[in-house]
Order: sequence, then structure tokens, then C-alpha cells
Amino acid sequence: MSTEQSSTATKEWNLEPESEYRFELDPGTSLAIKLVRGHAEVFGAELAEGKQYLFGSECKAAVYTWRGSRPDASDKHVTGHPSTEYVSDETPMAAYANLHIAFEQMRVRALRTLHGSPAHDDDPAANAEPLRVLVVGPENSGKTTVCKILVNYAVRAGQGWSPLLVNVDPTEGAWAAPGALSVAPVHSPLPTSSPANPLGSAATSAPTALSSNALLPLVYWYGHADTKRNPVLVDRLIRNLGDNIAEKYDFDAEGKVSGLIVDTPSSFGAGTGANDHRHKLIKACVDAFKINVILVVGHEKLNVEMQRTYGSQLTVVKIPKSGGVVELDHTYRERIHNYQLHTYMYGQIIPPPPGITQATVGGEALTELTLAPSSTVISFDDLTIFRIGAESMAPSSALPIGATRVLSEIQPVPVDPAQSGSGLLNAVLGLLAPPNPDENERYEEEILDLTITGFLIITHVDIPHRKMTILAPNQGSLAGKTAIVGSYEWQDQ
Ligand SMILES: Nc1ncnc2c1ncn2[C@@H]1O[C@H](COP(=O)(O)OP(=O)(O)OP(=O)(O)O)[C@@H](O)[C@H]1O
Repeated sequence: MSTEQSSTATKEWNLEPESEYRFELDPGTSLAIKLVRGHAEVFGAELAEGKQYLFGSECKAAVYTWRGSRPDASDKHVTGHPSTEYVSDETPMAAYANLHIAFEQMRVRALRTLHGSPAHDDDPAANAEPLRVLVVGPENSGKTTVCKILVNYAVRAGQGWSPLLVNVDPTEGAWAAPGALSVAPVHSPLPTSSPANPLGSAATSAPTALSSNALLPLVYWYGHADTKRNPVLVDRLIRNLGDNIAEKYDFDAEGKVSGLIVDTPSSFGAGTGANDHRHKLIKACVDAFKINVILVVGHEKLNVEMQRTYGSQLTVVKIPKSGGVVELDHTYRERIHNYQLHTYMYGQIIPPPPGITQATVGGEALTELTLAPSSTVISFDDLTIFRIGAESMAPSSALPIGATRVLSEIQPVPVDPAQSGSGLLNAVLGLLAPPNPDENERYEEEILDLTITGFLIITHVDIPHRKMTILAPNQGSLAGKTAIVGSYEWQDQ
């Protein structure tokens, strides 16, 4: 394989078996990688020979090869300027592959049980429950990457599996905007090209032409980066995701055997005290998704803790952390959130390095990935906006003497855009799906349980004329709709 260190030169790298080429990109740079011959993959997604794959938006990733060099050499051309690049032959991929094999056996067993076929070689008394994995670990342990690799291996197995990938890490962005919790069935390998689209493109914001690996996620909006900010709301949304999945499984027993993998925030993996919020949220996941395997990525203390708490009811496995995982700091994460919102509105735009013309982003042609958002002026009365709980509460000291707080952490509180200090300018809003058409079925907190159909940004608020300007990926009318505001803001620059 090869990399280019000047704008015209291309570097070639020859990878030994079970080694990987790791790279990190600086802001504003891109990288094109072409597999010249052999077999290689990026976090479990195979590269096709001869195709240029583009990476951008400060992407940090690795190209791994199982079989490597001669006679079946994995040569790659790399064009662009990574700020860091090196080859490592110390990877945890063999451990991850073993895990995949064990999971594959669980899927086969579950399918066999579903069809009532007799057991063959393996233990007939073995658990035939479909696989339901929770991945936990501290910050920068590579949780999302492990989830991606395991899901990609499952869909590559050629058995027609389409596992569910559940994201309960609000900072991840996944297929929506940062602040969302979501789930999607994965039918084809998830590409890696940019942290703006860490799990590939979703069909909801991408052009319809983009169909080969677009996903249809189900999204709830939490609206904040930190799960500590409103754990009661996170708990509620986790249970909503769980209920949705259970309902889907009722109608899709074949899909159920593919299993599910849950990616969690790093706040679940590191904390202090036995009673902090993370225990409740881990428990909420275990219950909501009926977890039967917990994977602990590279953290002894957390592994012991999970063994003690859950070891008697489910399997807890510690897996190694990859030395390639990059420490992401706060400012990097903020830039990524900006990339994600920009990508949500404008599509995935990665300018290829000089000299590269026929490139693909995760296998998709470049022209198919551009979107044109619309900016619309609406009346304050068109859109009803809520904030959930705590943020909108006055401090206790401001309450009348003797009064007790009546707002709960998950009470939806209307936000009036006419109030200066409403906090709506530049705010990211989650647009809710319509409420139950049957009035009798409605309830006060229903908006907590509605999914998100899209995201909006308020780019201008004109209080005298009671109007605001909204940026949205499409031009649908907002009249009569309801949206939720959290703490994410974005400015189009
Ligand atoms: N083997 C590798 N080589 C190079 N980069 C890698 C490798 N594995 C992971 N990374 C990168 O390291 C970064 C952190 O990995 P990842 O997002 O999987 O960790 P995480 O534990 O989920 O993070 P968080 O702290 O946000 O929960 C990502 O940019 C990812 O692409």
C-alpha cells in the first residue's frame, strides 16, 4: 500500500498479515486510499480492489489485513497528508474475530431453535437466546469501533443477518445529530470515512439516490452531550428504544436472531461511587434490551464491577483495547459535532486530495452526497417548542417561600420564542413525529415518547414581527408541528 507525502506523490504500503495501517487527519485535509491487491478492511468493512476511498473531517482510522503480503499481498496507495501514520502488528483483531465466531454460533443456534431444527455438533443444552450485547468501557477505549467491527463481521458472514445497532451515546451523533439516541438494522457493512458520519449515512437526511448503505434509523432526542445532565430522561429514552425493538421483534422473529449490539457512552464506563447515575442507566439498558452479554473494553476495574453486578445472570467478557484508539479531547469532540450538523444539512463533502478524481466516500460516488438545505421564515405560532425538565426550572431559591417544586426532570415545558433569553437562537431542535391521532390515547408526557423525524436550526429570531428563520434539510411545512430544544447549538459558517 502507499501514501503520498507531497500533493503529487503517492506512498505505497505493503502490509504483513494481521497488521494495520493507522492514520490521523488534521482539519481541512483528506486522504485517499486505494487497495492495489490483496484483502483489507476498515473496521470490518472490506475495501474493494482498485477503488479510491476518501477520508476527511479529521478522521482517525486503520486499514487492517488478515492475510497481508505475498503471495496475496495487501498493497495500498495512500494519497494525502495524514498528520500521523504508521503500521502496527499489535492489534486486538484476533480477539474480536474469536468473539465474532462465538456470536455467530449464538445466531445459528437461535435460528435453529426458531425453525425447530435439531442441534448438530454443539451442546444441545446451550443457550439458544438471540445475541444481545452491551459494550461498555471508559472514554476513548474504542467502544464504537468494536461495535462497528462486530456488526460488519455479522453482515459479511453471508447468512443474511441484519443485526440492530443501538446507540445510547448522545455524543456519538450516529445516524442523526449529536444528542440523539437511536437504533437501526444494519444490512450492509458500515463504512468509515468521516467522524461526521461515524456509522455511515442515514436515509433520512441523505439523498434518495444514496441507497446502497443508507440506513433507516429510529431516533429519540435527548439533546445534551452528558448523560449526567438528565439521567431520568436518558432512562426513559432507553426504555422507549427497548419497547420499540421488542415490538419489532414480535413481527420479525428472523430479524431477532441476528441479535443486537448496544454502544454506550463513556460515562457508563467510568465513575465514582456505587450509586451514581451510570449504574441505573446500565441497568436500564440491561433490562430494556434484555442484554445477555456485556463486553468490557480494556478496563479491569469496570470488568470486576460488571462481573459482580451481572456475572450471575449474564456473560461478562473483558476484551482488549486497541493501541490504535486515539484519545479525543473536548475541542476535537466539539469540532466533530459541528461537522455532524454541517453534514446533516449539506451532505458529506470531502474534497479529494490533489490528483484524485474518481474517489468514493464509503463506496458512494462523491456527487451523490451533497444536500441543499432550505431556510424558511415561519411565524412563532407555527411551531410549538418544548424544553424537557431541569433546564427550564427556576432555581429553588427563586420559588416563593414555602413553595415546593412541581416540575419533574422530565416535564415538557413550553418555550416562548417571544421571550428574550429563550435560548432559541442557533439552537438545534428535534422535530417530533405527530402525536397519536386518537385524542383519547394522548397523555401529558407523550412528547417524551415520540420519535424524531428530523432536525432544525433556528438561525434568526425576530421578536417584533414574531417570526423566526429555520434551517432544515428539506422544505416540508412546519405548521402545527412540535419540536424539542436541548443544549446543542450550531452556527453555519
Ligand atoms: N485501530 C485503530 N487505529 C486508528 N484509529 C482508531 C483505531 N481504533 C479506533 N480508532 C479511532 O479512535 C477514536 C476513538 O475510538 P471510538 O470512537 O471507537 O472510541 P469510544 O470508546 O467509542 O469513544 P468515546 O469516548 O467517544 O465513547 C475514533 O476516532 C476511532 O476511529
